[in-house]
Amino acid sequence: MNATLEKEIALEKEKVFAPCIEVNNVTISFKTNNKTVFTAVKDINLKVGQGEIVSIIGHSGCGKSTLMNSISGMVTPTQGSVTVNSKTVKGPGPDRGIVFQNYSLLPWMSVYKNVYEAVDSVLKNKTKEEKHQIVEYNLQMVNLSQHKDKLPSQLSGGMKQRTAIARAFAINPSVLLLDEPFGALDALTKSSMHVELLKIWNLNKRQQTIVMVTHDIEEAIFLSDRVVVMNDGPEATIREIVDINLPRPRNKKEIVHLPAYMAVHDKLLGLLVKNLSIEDEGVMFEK
Ligand SMILES: Nc1ncnc2c1ncn2[C@@H]1O[C@H](COP(=O)(O)OP(=O)(O)OP(=O)(O)O)[C@@H](O)[C@H]1O
Repeated sequence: MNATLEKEIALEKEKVFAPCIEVNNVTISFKTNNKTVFTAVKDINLKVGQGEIVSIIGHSGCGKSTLMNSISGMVTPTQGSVTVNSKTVKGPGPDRGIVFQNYSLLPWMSVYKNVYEAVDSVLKNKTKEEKHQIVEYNLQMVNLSQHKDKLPSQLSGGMKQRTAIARAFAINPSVLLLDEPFGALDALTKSSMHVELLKIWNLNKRQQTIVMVTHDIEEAIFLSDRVVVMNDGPEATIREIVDINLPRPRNKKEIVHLPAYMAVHDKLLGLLVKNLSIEDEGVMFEK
């Protein structure tokens, strides 16, 4: 590794963030139909700094979205509390932009209107023309300008997802909460959305705090400062928080060859996947 790169990696390690999100001893239980109580996550403590990008990964059903929803305010902790910029979260708010797995678009509104309505309700002091420009810019960014008059029912899964992304980006919140935001996208679109996300983050002088749920280890490494690995539920806890000390700006093609990338990739894979090899023993092959 060359000296400059070593220096950049060392600087990444020293980065200090001012606190933004604090999840304090959070336990979340749900009453199920037969009235039994199911505890999804237990005693979670997590601090996310302002301008930090943190990904949450873990097996399906371990409680990633539940934890995320306690930050968005959609779920109230059974025990513990969540604060965002020192204020206790009591419900959703315009300081937090959310992209859900299921898009959550208003079905009776066009793509343009879905984004415009969000901008209109949050950026109240902008003029109509300014709001229009913001919507147009964000639709262009996600490559949907040509489809802006379509209704959600007339869109593919990936297009719905891109509309939801444009809507969240357009209101430019101080905290972006992304729940598998790129899951429905093809590899090429996904890659360009990663770049767009980091571009927006850079435009905001890296002051926007981003928490993202993902199943994709490469995505988590490319985007994040830290990756939170969760244990399986019920009563899921945080297994480990892994630092991603890779220099920014990151180039997808280049970072994969860095020893630091390979080491962190191996580490995350090891934490998530128990069996890394496929045993051939006892398998019959036709000749
Ligand atoms: N409203 C609810 N009522 C009852 N149980 C719930 C509720 N919401 C979530 N759960 C349960 O909590 C657990 C965690 O769910 P959650 O959606 O947070 O998992 P996840 O890690 O995001 O999963 P995936 O990766 O598959 O999206 C699951 O067992 C789920 O069934």
